[in-house]
Amino acid sequence: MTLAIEADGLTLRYGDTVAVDHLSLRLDGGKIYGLLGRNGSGKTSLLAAISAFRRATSGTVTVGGAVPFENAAITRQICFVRDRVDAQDQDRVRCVLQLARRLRPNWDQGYADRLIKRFDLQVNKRVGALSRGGKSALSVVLGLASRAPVTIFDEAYLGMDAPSRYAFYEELLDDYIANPRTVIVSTHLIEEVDKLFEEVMIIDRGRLVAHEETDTLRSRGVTVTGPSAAVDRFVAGHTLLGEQRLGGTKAATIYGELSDGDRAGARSAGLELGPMGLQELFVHLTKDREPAR
Ligand SMILES: Nc1ncnc2c1ncn2[C@@H]1O[C@H](COP(=O)(O)OP(=O)(O)OP(=O)(O)O)[C@@H](O)[C@H]1O
Repeated sequence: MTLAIEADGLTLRYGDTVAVDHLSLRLDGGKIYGLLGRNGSGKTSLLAAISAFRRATSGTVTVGGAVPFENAAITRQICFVRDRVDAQDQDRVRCVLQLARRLRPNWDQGYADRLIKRFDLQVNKRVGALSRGGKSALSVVLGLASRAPVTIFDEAYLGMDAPSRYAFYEELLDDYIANPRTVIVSTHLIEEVDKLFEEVMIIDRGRLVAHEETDTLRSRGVTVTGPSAAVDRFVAGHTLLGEQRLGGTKAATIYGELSDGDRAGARSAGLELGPMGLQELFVHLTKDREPAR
């Protein structure tokens, strides 16, 4: 089942703080979406509205054409996990998993058991006694094994160490291919996960500043590599997003598409052109402010 997600003028306020600001978007579903944003940009608030954890202050959000808030038929289809587990500290991990098994119509116990082993999840511990990585592992098992038509990982795996995070990316991709569904992953570890995303949304101060297919976003800029002096000559007059130097070689990232003439000029100057990293674009689109606290 593919459920489209639509927000129209969605606004979420906490007192005077506007966390999501008249945001409109449409996700057709059946893809892995990346949601990128700096700290405090409104990622969790947006995802909480989609998952019916929070009611919109104004505007609307729908999942499969229906408003999810207080709508059990829809919320059953949505699994929202974050790096802290929505359970009491004194609950045993195995009880949290048993509850998910009862509540989640698509729960796959065999898959859950395999994930428990792979992530070394200690099911007899109480949730409050798990390490940060252990809490993330529990979230990841809940998110993956639920096989919910809409599965949302809100920085759920950030407490894990690098090998466990890569294991999670592998599991997510393999299971998504075997059981297609809508997955949204919010993160700021962009370079680790950008290959997973078919579409990327970038949110800044509660507003959507980009939403495109990942390859289209990447084509908005170019990385130019070659001898430093030739790179400097080539990038002069372009919007420079960043540069790295190694000995006499330099790689510079510029924003904006290149003309055929520019490309031919680069080739004859012995320069290599490659796609831009999402990280650089993200920094460029969201840099003009102090970080939120
Ligand atoms: N329960 C709350 N009460 C008051 N303000 C809140 C609450 N939750 C979030 N905010 C504020 O809303 C804004 C958006 O926060 P949100 O958690 O949605 O952003 P985020 O992008 O998920 O941030 P982070 O990456 O740091 O988790 C921030 O200014 C935050 O301080």
